[in-house]
Amino acid sequence: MQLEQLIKNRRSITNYDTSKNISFEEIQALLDIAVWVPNHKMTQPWRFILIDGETKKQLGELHGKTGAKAAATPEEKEKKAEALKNKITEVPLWIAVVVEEHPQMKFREEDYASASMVIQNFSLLAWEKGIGTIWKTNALLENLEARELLQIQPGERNIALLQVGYIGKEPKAKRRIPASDRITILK
Ligand SMILES: Cc1cc2nc3c(=O)[nH]c(=O)nc-3n(C[C@H](O)[C@H](O)[C@H](O)COP(=O)(O)O)c2cc1C
Repeated sequence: MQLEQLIKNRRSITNYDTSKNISFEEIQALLDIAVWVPNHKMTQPWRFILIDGETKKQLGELHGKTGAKAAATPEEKEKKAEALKNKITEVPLWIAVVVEEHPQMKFREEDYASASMVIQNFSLLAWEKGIGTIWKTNALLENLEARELLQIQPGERNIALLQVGYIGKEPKAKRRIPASDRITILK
């Protein structure tokens, strides 16, 4: 696919074709390419946690337990917890993108910017292979039990929970404001 088409066609995907299995090896190969981003001081502060199987199930249960806390009745609580759990377990693969938190803000921001580029690279590379992604920033990012389950260390920040799976249904593209409407030329 031409780069322009790839960039424009990529959508955030939440509907997956589960008849095909995601291979860890393929994901690892895509991530190996995705990390070729600009990176000030070459800090390369990221790591990637691939979440499947029993860990995904436990993450789902945690999502259910925490998200359903405020339900009015025990029945509602159970129903909500089950729905929230399924939101996690029905995704073929999750990737937590974890970035070391530099004590200085300048470096933290630079590292976050570079890691975001890695995520975009990965999303485009995956799209080319028929694999969809969506970047999720839900409550699990900062949940202490989730951090423990995912073995995220003190001083590390989970910046993204990426859902990954073969593309099922593609949503319609949301309109982009042309950059040309937002360009100021100063001569
Ligand atoms: C930093 C970041 C965080 C996001 N967090 C969420 C999220 O928590 N939930 C969600 O549904 N989408 C999330 N998205 C995806 C956006 O909603 C999506 O990219 C946007 O609607 C445009 O759709 P498209 O990616 O299909 O073009 C996030 C995207 C970014 C870049």
